[in-house]
Amino acid sequence: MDIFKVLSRGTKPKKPSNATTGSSTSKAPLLPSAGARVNPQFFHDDVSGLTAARGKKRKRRKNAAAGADDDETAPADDDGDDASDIDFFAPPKPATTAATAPAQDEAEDKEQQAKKIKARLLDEDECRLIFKSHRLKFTVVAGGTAAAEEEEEEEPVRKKSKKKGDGKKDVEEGKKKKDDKMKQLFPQPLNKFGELRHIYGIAPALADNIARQGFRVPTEVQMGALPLLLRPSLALKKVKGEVVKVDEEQGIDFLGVAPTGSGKTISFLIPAIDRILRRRDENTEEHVLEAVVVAPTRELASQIVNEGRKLALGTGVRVVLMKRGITLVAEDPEHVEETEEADGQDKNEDEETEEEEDQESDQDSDADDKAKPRAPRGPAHVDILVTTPKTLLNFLSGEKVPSKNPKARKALPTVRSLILDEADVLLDPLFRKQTTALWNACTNPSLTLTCWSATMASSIETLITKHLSKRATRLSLPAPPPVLRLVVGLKDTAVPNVTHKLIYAATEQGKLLGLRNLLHPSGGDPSSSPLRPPFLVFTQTIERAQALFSELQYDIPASAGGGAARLAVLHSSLPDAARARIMARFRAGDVWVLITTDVLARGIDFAGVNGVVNYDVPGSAAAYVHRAGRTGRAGREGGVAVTFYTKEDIPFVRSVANVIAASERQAGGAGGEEGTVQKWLMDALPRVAKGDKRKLSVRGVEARRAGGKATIGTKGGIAYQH
Ligand SMILES: Nc1ncnc2c1ncn2[C@@H]1O[C@H](COP(=O)(O)OP(=O)(O)OP(=O)(O)O)[C@@H](O)[C@H]1O
Repeated sequence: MDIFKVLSRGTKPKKPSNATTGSSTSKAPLLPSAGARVNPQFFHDDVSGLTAARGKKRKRRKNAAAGADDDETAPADDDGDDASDIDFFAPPKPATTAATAPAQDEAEDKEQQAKKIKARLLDEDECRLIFKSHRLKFTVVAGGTAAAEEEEEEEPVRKKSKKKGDGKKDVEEGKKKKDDKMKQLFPQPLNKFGELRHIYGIAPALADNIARQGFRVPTEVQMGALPLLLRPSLALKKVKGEVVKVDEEQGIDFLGVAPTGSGKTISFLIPAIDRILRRRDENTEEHVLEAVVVAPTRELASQIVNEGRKLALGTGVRVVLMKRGITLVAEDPEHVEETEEADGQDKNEDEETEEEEDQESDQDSDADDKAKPRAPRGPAHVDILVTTPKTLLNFLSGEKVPSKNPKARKALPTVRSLILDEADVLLDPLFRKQTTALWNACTNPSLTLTCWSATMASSIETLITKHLSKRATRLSLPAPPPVLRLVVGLKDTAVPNVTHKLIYAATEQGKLLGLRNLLHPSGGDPSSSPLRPPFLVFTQTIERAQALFSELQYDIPASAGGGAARLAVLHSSLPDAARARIMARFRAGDVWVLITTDVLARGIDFAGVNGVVNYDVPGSAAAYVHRAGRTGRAGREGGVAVTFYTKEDIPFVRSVANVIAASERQAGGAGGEEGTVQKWLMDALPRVAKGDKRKLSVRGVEARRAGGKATIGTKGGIAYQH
């Protein structure tokens, strides 16, 4: 019996999950997400006036860009205004022209070039329409008093006014909307990758590397972030009214919140490489550590290094993964004056210690530290360093005997760009002390901070703005300019291009039965499963991942390769080399089912993952978003996220159900009564107090942490799907 079909009974066939692509899923509702990439953009709403504005732009360009007809560098389809147009990179101008031109010609060329660029910029209204169509929202996070703080305060006000029923709610909401509107910015969007070269002037080698990777259409986050991060004053040129003052050299502090798999990585790597190339003296081969990218896990850090190296090919920019034994050029300790302890962020340090240790062991283990000591080497040649917080902090604190005294840490005065990937987790109590310590070690007055994630709590935004102000005071710098925030999508965090399934499995045994039926629905080859391999299975703890791995060893028949070949488990207690081997086997398609913990929940990009199984329910809405977001990446269709829950998990389910409903709404589906989570279920699910939520997110289901329920076994069971 195909239990999955039984579980699926009554579930209406899904509409194509990515409303933007228009491709049909009617023949095979669960297409492998490894299929052809259709369009990496999530949103393409029909906004009235957009076509007219585009027509206007075309006309304006013809008139305005008198010199444009002699622009041999312009893409052939430059007048085609649809962002989804194929974008061919035009060949750069022959080098000989520039090399042999006399100085006067060069100056004229520059002037002509500036005119042409200006003619290509869109009016603010045109930008507004494009932003609306792609659901991009830029806001200024007011310096010091972050908009986030307002948001945080808004909730109690709303509740209070509801109780009183005095209409205050509407007033507050109206005021908030007005404020939001006032703070919204409409800078230049990136319509085509070719504009990076022709308008924003990135180096030809960098442009070639982007083209070589086959990126044709910029994703929403790239549309919004790249112009502003590359050339802020140009991007803001057509913004009317009171504009944020930006120093082109200095750059801006920036928060980017965009769905999983939407291309945030190159959104921060391209500006980082460009900045180095612009500053670099052409005649020098010298490498100066200019940018530090921080990621929560080693797997993510090495993935970023790979991406960075592909983009930096032939540019001379060196992207390096921070490892034990690497020496960096750093300043001696007395330059780091104050640290995170002075920020008053760690009041509950004692309470958090145990939790931190628990989770830390699953994010960035010490397994590697048992490796043989390496001989000290001279300073590494690095331009962009990618690191986990702990690895870099160990170096700054003195690797042999890491000092716990913050004043004994070295500083990194040459770093001008600090990039926090998965910033919300890096600034969550789990990593906060380490991350802020690294931030404090970057003492360059021109440091810019960019933070990226698919989820960003308002408390994290507040923390960022407060820390920026405190840093400025500490280093006697002028007050920091406002942080700009880009949000892609609707207000609710969601995974819009994935099909979500929520299954009540009553007991542990029910979950196991459910998973077995995903593995081999007809008792045979897993490739006939409705959830086609490869897929990821998430558990709550390392112990449970190991237990599930053992339990499923014989579930994959020899004819399909057997458990030893097709099944693997990855967690942070494994040594680095083993982790890397498993990642490579999974990426190569040799491993079909990878059992893991939240160590792989964030940022990891396996293009061909067809699905995610939450064998243990995730601890929070954000955790669900990141786990589910391992599939359906870069606009690929057919990704499925299956979540099992038992009666112990009931307190967790509401936040997961909310994300599922929001995802279906954002994908253009009905959500609610028509969606995966029906109203009766939503009404029945308990609301959880804020404090309990925090505990749930850190600890998970308490009973599953130790004792009998930490293990996994068989014996009867039943599962129902919603
Ligand atoms: N413009 C584009 N067109 C097509 N593919 C793209 C584009 N930009 C990025 N990609 C690809 O999309 C995939 C996901 O990108 P990336 O890992 O940067 O996503 P992300 O937004 O950081 O996701 P997460 O929040 O999960 O970390 C990668 O394989 C990347 O190569």
